[in-house]
Amino acid sequence: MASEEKVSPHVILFPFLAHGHVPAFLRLADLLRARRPGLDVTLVSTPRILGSLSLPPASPPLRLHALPFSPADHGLPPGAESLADIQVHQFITFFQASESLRPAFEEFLSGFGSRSPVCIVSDAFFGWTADVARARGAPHAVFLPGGAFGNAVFFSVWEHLPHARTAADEFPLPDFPGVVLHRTQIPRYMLPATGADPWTAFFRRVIAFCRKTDAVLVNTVRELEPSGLNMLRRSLGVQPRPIGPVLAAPAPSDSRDDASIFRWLDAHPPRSVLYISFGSQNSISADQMRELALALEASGRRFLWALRPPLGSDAKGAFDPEWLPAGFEERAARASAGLVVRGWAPQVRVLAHPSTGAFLTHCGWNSVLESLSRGVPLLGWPLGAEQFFNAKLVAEWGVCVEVARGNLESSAVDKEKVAGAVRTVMGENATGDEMRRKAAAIARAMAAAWEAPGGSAAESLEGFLRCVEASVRRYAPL
Ligand SMILES: O=c1ccn([C@@H]2O[C@H](COP(=O)(O)OP(=O)(O)O[C@H]3O[C@H](CO)[C@@H](O)[C@H](O)[C@H]3O)[C@@H](O)[C@H]2O)c(=O)[nH]1
Repeated sequence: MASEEKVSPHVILFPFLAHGHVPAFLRLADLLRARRPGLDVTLVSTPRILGSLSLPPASPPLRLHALPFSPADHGLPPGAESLADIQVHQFITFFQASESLRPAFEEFLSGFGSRSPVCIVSDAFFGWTADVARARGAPHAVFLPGGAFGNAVFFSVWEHLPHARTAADEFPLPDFPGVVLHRTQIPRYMLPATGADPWTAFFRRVIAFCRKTDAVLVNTVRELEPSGLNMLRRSLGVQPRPIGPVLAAPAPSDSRDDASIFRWLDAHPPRSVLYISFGSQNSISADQMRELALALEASGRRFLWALRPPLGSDAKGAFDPEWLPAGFEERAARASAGLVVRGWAPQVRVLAHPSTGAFLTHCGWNSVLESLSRGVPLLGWPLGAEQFFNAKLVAEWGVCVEVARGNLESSAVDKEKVAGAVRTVMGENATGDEMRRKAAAIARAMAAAWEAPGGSAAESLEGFLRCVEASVRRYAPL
């Protein structure tokens, strides 16, 4: 290179093919470019995912690079380029299929030539990019869109199989004995895992790659998760850099459906609406949906429910009236007691609306951060992945009441328990007041993390950028 001082990295961001991951990487692109104007950043994904992004005008525009992906070659539905497009039982096939992107990713990188300074920031699920980076002598980082405690526990649970033989309902984690889990907090695909199954093989590869990377960025706040960060450091052998909250930008508000949602919210008093969503890729069963509907009626509280098709039904299929109790939507509409949104809701803006008083969530980490950053307390109903551990954490923070667990038919939902919890969290009572007070304090801590100077997220990201700049100056292509 002509002048070492002039070298600046070209950062490649490679999120996993899922809605819970792509927006956080997009936001990371904004944060990087805001700190280093003119920095080249390329977001790599599949054609359909890139085509679905609505990017605000920016100068220079964010670069996008599409990798060809053919889900049908792996026995997946044609066009299924995101976890949101498939059923939970197909996830493992999708994870394995995602590894077929490697040759196209390598070819993309080879297009940079032998002397371009490139830093790769990948999703943990694309941890194999650590090997690709190493082969080029380029720095590599993993960005975890989830939290520190949730990820550390998730990794530990994969490393201490099998759980099918765990005799006690409760058991401590061997590497973190202070963390005690209940069998119902083990995701259903993990319970039968032995170590020789494809799920375990995939996630153990993920963990091994996370131990090879140069840096781990995590979507959490240093002041909120000191012990989770410590656990993650012990698990991965590198000091994770907390750069959160990395919050998805609100989606553009151009749809007529969205306008009617906000008109409806505008018509109700502050903090009077319970928002309900189970994220972008999970669902509860039809039986559980009906029970939840009855619980909402019994609670007497107003609700806005982003309703995805139930577990096991075709995610793209038509809405089936059997999913809800007879007359439920009509009764809710007549009394202005509730609104069912069939499909996607503008969640970030719903949570920011003053009428929203609480969020019944599966505890996906984006949902947790989006809610608490607005001071909105939670009702937890974790369904899979690390959601059970996120729910445990936020319950310990005093901002979540867990009302149910799991999405199997056998995971019973107690209508009275759900209704009672909704009344408590949304009510003018000591518990509800305390939860709102704690959620507001967390919102302030999240805002402070990005407030310059000295905000912990801003400081962590700056430290990361300096390390990347130092390593690309030493960049020695093979
Ligand atoms: O109707 C909807 C439903 C979801 N969302 C958005 O979709 C995202 C959902 O993300 P999250 O709450 O994290 O849930 P998942 O989509 O389930 O996320 C996956 O990725 C997360 C981050 O790694 C993990 O914490 C979860 O366990 C994993 O399932 C959020 O930004 C929501 O705002 C909407 O805008 N509208």
